[in-house]
Amino acid sequence: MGLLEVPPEDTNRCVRGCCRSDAIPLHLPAASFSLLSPIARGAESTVYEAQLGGERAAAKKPVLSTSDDLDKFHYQLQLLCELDHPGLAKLIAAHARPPNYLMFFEYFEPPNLADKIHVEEWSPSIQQVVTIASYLAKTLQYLQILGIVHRDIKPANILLDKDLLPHLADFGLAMYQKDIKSVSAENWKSSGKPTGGFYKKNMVGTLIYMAPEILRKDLHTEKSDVYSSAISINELLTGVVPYTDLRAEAQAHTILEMTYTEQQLTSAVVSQGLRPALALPESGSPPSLLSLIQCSWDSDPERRPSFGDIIEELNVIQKHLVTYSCPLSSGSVNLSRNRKAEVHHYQEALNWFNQGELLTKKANKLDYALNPWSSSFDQSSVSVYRPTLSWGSFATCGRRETMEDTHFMLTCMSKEKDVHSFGIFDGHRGAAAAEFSVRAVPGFLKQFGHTASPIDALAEAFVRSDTAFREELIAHRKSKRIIQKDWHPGCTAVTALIVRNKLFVANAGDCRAILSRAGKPFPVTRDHVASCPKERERVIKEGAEVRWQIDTWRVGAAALQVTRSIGDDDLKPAVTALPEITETDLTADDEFLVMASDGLWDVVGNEDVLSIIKGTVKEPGMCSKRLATEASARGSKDNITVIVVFLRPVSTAERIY
Ligand SMILES: Nc1ncnc2c1ncn2[C@@H]1O[C@H](COP(=O)(O)OP(=O)(O)OP(=O)(O)O)[C@@H](O)[C@H]1O
Ligand SMILES: [Mn+2]
Ligand SMILES: [Mn+2]
Repeated sequence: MGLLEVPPEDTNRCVRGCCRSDAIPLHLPAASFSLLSPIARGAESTVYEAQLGGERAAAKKPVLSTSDDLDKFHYQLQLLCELDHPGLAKLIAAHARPPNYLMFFEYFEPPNLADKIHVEEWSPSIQQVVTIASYLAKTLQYLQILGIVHRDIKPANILLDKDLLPHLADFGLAMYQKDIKSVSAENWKSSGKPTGGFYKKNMVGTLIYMAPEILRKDLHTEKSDVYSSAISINELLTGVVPYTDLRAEAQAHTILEMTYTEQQLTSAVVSQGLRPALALPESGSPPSLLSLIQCSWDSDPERRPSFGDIIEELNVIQKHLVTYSCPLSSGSVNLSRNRKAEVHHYQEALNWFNQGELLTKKANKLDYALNPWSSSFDQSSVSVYRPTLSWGSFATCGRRETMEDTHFMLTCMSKEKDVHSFGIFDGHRGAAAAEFSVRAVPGFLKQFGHTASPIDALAEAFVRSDTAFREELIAHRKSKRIIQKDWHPGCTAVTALIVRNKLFVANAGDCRAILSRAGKPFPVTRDHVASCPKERERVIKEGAEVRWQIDTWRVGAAALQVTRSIGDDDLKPAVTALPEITETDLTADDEFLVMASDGLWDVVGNEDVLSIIKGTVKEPGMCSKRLATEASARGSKDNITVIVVFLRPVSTAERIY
């Protein structure tokens, strides 16, 4: 940052004069910086990639709508000016005068730790986990010495450098311990009782990382940060968003009967001691690390170790790892994470995931994939509504013996970051078509992103995946890799493509996608089943037989209920792979998108899906799991896959109340 000059200290102040620094410029000349594309939009601020004095930086621009917000900005800036530690995302400059209120930080390439775990599905080695835990503890110890509590420790607020070392960010809720106390004293004095506002002020953070004492509305101490760190480190070990793992079910079942409403989760954490499922020893985690995590999330803050204790214990663990280099390779973690039953009635040697991937790899080599649809929308137009996305999924075999559903979440497809795609494939007569398509469809989307419109790209992706899959089957039949000759696997498919404020949904079969629009279900797909007269007519016209069998209308000798699909060689062309595609302009009325296989929709109606999400902790992975669990409880016998995409910022406050 050689180009940034720091004015003499007596002039280097914010507009109010309360923030001062001798190391960081606090009111930059307008020409010295420019904001590039947004990295993240939250309810309280937007973070941009920025140029500052010729170098890259991250600029955080808070939403300042009330004078309270302005006070908070100055408080945060004063606090940040005091900090200097390698484990932090360092503040390098600020603009603290009207009309621009900005804070500039050292830039870290995405992904943050949360995306690294859940989007990249990173399986770190135990060594890496211990290193991250240790750096984080040292950073928090530094803050503790300064009397500061962070109050929002979670993977999304931990940024990674190129050596995968953690840097703590987001001091939006950080406070000096002494100020937390004084707020409390003041409140007690004025009314004799803490007010609702006081509760709200003190109960901040992100619900699933919040310590029981915070949920009980007690004061935040550094031990509450110890708790949140333990939840985060366990998340890193397991790769599972807290409370969404199946193994927690047995414990949770009695307490919650799987109705994870916010209040029930809160009460289970506070009164029943519910915690996320601890990493299993089989994952290679040393028992000492697991017990450190357990101590750190003890209900009683006093019994939790201090950051000093944690650093010492992690040192011992680390030495042990190095000396014995015990079974801690990432390989063992990988194994336990991907334990997926794959029972096939064809020769095992064929990996349909790989076949689907290979198909589009060749073409994508040319780096087509870089910025699909970046030019198709007018970037300069400020008036265009921009949804703020967060997503999660849950997939379960349910009562079936085999899993024939697959899904993908291809987020941030473009450099501008507002192109995302999500898809679900529900296999029948085996998982082959679903496994093939889950790789082929997103591969084709990337490939066509430059030449075709979103609608054409979606249609092409479905049709080409279908043709390629069926050709592949024929080739393998000839080469005798498939023994069973009359085997015609297929899958239904739904794929959403969000390009800025436009939602495109392609559907073939009986998966379904709905929006929650101003609180009401707004279907964006139509079910393609033989019981739908229009579809039945079309199929008959195209030469297939449709008969009433057992309980409903079914197509051909195979007695298929769906009338569109990828695969199903024996029923082509009548059972077409051509999707029906809808285009929807997203507006501020659109709260979230739910996509799922028929395992959900068979037993949970559109209205119910919306009301279940409204009553669930606002975390998309948890919402997905909650829907799948509800479907199981209502007797769904099928595989169930759910993807939930929030389209509006879910503020920290909304996650609590
Ligand atoms: N210095 C940085 N370099 C790169 N990316 C950053 C940086 N700071 C923040 N980000 C990205 O922006 C996201 C949001 O940042 P931050 O948490 O500070 O904002 P926020 O508005 O307080 O978010 P929330 O309150 O929803 O957690 C981070 O999760 C991270 O992905
Ligand atoms: Mn954050
Ligand atoms: Mn924040």
